[in-house]
Order: sequence, then C-alpha cells, then structure tokens
Amino acid sequence: MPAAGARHRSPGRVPGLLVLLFSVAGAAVAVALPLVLGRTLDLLLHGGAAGHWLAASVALLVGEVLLDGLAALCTGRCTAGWTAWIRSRALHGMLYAVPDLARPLSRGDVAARLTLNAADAGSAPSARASLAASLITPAGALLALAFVDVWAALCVLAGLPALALVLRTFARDTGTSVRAYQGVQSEIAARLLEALEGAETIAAAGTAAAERERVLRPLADLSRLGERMWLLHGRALALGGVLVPLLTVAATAVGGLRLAAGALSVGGLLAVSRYAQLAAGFGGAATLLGAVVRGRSARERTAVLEQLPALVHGPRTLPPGGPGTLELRDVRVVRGGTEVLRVDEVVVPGGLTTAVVGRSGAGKSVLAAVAGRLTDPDRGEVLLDGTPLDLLTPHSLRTEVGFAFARPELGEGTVAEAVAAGRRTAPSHRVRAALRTAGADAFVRRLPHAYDTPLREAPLSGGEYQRLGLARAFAHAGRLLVMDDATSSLDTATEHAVNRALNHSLGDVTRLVVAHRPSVAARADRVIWLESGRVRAVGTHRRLWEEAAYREVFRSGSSTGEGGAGPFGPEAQARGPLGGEAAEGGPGPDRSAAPHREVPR
Ligand SMILES: Nc1ncnc2c1ncn2[C@@H]1O[C@H](COP(=O)(O)OP(=O)(O)OP(=O)(O)O)[C@@H](O)[C@H]1O
Repeated sequence: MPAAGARHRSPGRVPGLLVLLFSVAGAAVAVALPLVLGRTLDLLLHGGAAGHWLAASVALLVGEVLLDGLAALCTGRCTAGWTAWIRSRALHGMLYAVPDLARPLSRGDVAARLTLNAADAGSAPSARASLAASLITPAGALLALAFVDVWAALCVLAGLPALALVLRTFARDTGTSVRAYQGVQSEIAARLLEALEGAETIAAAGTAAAERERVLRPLADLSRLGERMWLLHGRALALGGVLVPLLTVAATAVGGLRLAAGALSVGGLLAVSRYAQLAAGFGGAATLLGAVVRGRSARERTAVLEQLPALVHGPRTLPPGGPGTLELRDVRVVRGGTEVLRVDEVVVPGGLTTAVVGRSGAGKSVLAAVAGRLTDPDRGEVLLDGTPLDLLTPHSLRTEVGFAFARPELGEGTVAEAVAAGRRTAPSHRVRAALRTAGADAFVRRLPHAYDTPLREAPLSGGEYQRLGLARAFAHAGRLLVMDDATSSLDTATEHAVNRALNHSLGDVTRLVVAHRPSVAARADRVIWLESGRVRAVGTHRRLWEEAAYREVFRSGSSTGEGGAGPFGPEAQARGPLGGEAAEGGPGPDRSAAPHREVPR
C-alpha cells in the first residue's frame, strides 16, 4: 500500500503566501481608499479637476472587491490543501501504528480527530496569513492617519494598548476552553459509536433510555464550554465595540477641531474618521485569532495520531523453502505497567499446528500478535526460520506471515476483491481455492452476483463473514499462519470441515491457532497452555488433558460456547480429551515431541 502521506504532498508555503499577498494588497487598497476618496471629495467640493482622482477611487473600489474575492478563493484552497494533508498524515499514522498501542484511542475519538480537528487544523494556516494581513491594515491606517493629521493619529495610538490587551486576554482564555471543548466533542463521538456498535445489546437489554443519557451526558460540559467560548468572544468584541467607536469619535473630534482651526480640509476629516476606524480595526482580528487558537489546539490532537508508534522494519528476507519454525526467546510484553506476557523459550515447529489455550485474559492474543509481529515484545526475540521478525522487510514479513481474526475487516469491494486483497493481489484461481478451503464457496456462489457481489450488498451471517476472512488469509498463506479465534463463529462441524480442508491444501504451513474449543486443541499437534501471561506447559492436548487444571480451562467459560454443560461438560469429559466432535475426526497421530513443561507451577 502506498504511504498515504505520499499521496498528499504538503501544500507548502505558497497557498498561505498567496492568502497573505492578496489580503495585504486588499489591506493596502483599503488604506489608500479613504485618502483618495477624501482628496476626490475636496476637489469636487472646490470645483477642481477631479477626473483622475475619481478614476483612481473607482479603480481602488473595484480592486478591493477583486482582491477580497481572490483572498477568499486562496483561503479555500489553502484550507482544503492543509486539511487533506493533515488528515492524510493522521490517517497514515493511524494505519501504520502498532495496533496494540493504538487501542487506547477509541474509534469515536479517532473519528473526531480525523474529521472535526483536521478541518480546524487545516484552516489555521490561512487564518494565520489573514491575521498577519489584518494587522497590516491598522498599522497602515495609522501611518496614513499620521500623514493626514498627526494629532488625530496620536489620539488613536493612545488607545491601541488597551485594544492589544483585550486581544491578548482573549487568545489566552479561549485557548484553554477550546482544548477542553474539543476533548468533550471526542468523548461524545466515542460514546455514540460505542452505542451504535452495541445497538443490538442495547435493544435486547431495553437500555436505550439509559444509553441515550450516557451518550449525551457530556453535552452539558460541551454546552458550558461552548457558552464560555462565545462569552469570551463576545466580551472581546464588546470591549472592542466600546473602544473602537470611542477612539473613532475621539480622533474625529480632534479632526473637527483641526478643521475648525483651518488645519484640515473636509476631505481630510473624512479620511481621519475612516482611518481611525481602520487603525482600531478589531473585530476581524479577534475572529481570526480565535481560528488560529482553535487550529493550533486541533493540530495537537491530530499530531497524536501521526505520532503513534509504528513498527520499524529491517532489510532482510527469509531464505526460500524454510519449514516455518517459530521461536520465542525471553519474550516480555508489558501493557499499562503490567507484564501481560512472559515466554522464556518456546519453539513452534514448522509445518505443524500449534494451539494456544488459556483462560480469558491469559495472553493468547498478545502471544499471537507477537508471533506474527503485529506488535513487538518489550524484550526478547521472535524468530522465523532463524531470522528475527523485526529484521524482515515489510513485504517479506507480510507475505510470509498471515493472520486470520475473529472479526475480520474486509473493506468495501466485491467478495473476490476482498479475498484477493493483500500485499500481492491473489489470482482468481487462488481466491476460489481459498474460498473452498474456508468452506465459503457454496454460500458465495448463492449471492446475487456470486464472487462479484459487493460486500455491502452481501447478506452475510457472522460465520460467513468470518469464513471470508479465513479465505483471505488462506489465499495469501506464506510459511506461518496465525489464527486468533478465527473460527469462533463457526459451528463445530463447519469448523472441523475447514480444518480438514486446511490440512489438505495448506499442510506444510505452520499454524498457530488461538483456541477456545477443546476440539481445536485436540486436533492440534501440540498445545501452548498459557496462564496469567505465562507458559504453564507445552505438550499434546491428550497429555495435558490428564491435568485437572487444564481441563478446567475449557470448563471455566474461557472456552466460549463449550464450558459447563456444553459438549465439553461433565458428560463430554467422560468421553475423553477429544470430545464428541473431535473424536469424530480422530486425534491423528501424536506428531509432537513429549510435553515440555516451561514454567513450573
Ligand atoms: N493494549 C493493551 N493495553 C493494556 N492491556 C492490554 C493490552 N492488550 C492486552 N492487554 C491485557 O493483556 C491481557 C491478555 O490479553 P489477551 O487479549 O491476550 O487475552 P486473551 O487470552 O486473548 O483473552 P480472551 O480469550 O478473552 O480473548 C489482558 O489482561 C488484557 O487486558
């Protein structure tokens, strides 16, 4: 997949400079206009030749409109360019992050950062350029005012520190509120998405009203913070609204006195009044300053996604024809300050199936993630055919190590495209073979357009969707296939059929299978038994079954669907380690070495 960042190059400085250029030109025209209009008025009043001045006035008026339009156009382009770039970088950071480390960010929070925050951050560069330009207008107006009448200019100058103070206070206070406001927005988005994902549970439990209350609970904070932001903005505008007219009136009064004293013309008085207004020009600056502050805070939030830790890859590839032997040496994984996995030494033999079992939370998924390098251990090494996984190129890693999950994410294309998608697009014959192996071919052919049915239009059950995920993993199988609960939605008969087909078509691929069902463990060549993040024992299911604590793993509820009175309840136990369903398939020869107890109890 090409880097998302590569598709959107940084807009660079040009769009912002164009905004600045047109805004400054517009400001210059705005500054020149009163002077020219005043002169024109004087000439017209005194019957002078005002032709050129009149033409200049018209040209300046037209120019002002044009420059305003150009500045608005460039602002739009600048904002769109920066928003796309920021969003793209954040998305790239998110997609390339170590999934395990990105997990603390909820989906709603990520969605808010990628949409609302990226848009606010994207509008900041143009707001900054406009803000710079908006400060030029008062500065130029003050100079022009001094040129028309220095006393009136001094009068405005005396009031400017008060205006600057109002702006500074506004920027400081609004920054704090904006950060809190954006945080609450994310919180609401997160709760909303959680509610959508759990819609069935909510409906079944009849907790819609409570859920609504939960989703909307932060709304009170949002409203309070929003009000505060408006209040700050309003207060700044109100203060400005008092100060600016005061300054304008004071400067105009000074101009009037100067007119009475014969030191200023009528046109000069018009210019003084207009320049005093421009010099104290405030409303625009406060709004732009608000946008800059909001953009800065939003950028910090999108940068969190950009800076999520990603895997670093090496330059090596695997020698061809290896057996697919996986070794974990001295592996430690720490999450939230707790060691969630500790494996001193485990070898997963090439070409065989190894099941990983343990109670819920024992560390099975963490081990699977480390084994297939979805995440790196905090300490230790994981080697595939003698090569540390972190030395492999991304291509080598992802073509040699495949994954299948309980809840696969297959995108929006057709069924065939979804299964074919991978580092290399799988050819159609392989896609069909993989669908057959996954037990998906029959139902796929019954879909409205068979293999070409868009997934969005495919009425699939959870188990069917899961089989498509399996098919994708099979179609791209390299030398190691990690299956993390990837058959959990299949009934045992279908799951058994899939396993048989898998043995037949991918017999030489090393398989590491996170298993909740005893029947899956029974069919594996060997079992890694985890307990509280540690390897309690490694051996065959038959051998481990002799231990009551091992049998307990499958009764305790960790083995979903088969605990207690299920097929692996007391009655099934009486039948032995394979259970009824496994017994039907037979245990097969015990191909693994004698059980190797790793961590003594
Ligand atoms: N990113 C993480 N941050 C904090 N804790 C984590 C993280 N990932 C896993 N853990 C913790 O590590 C432990 C092992 O998790 P893991 O998902 O591997 O369990 P599991 O054996 O697969 O459980 P289950 O059978 O319920 O899926 C759990 O206590 C889990 O809360």
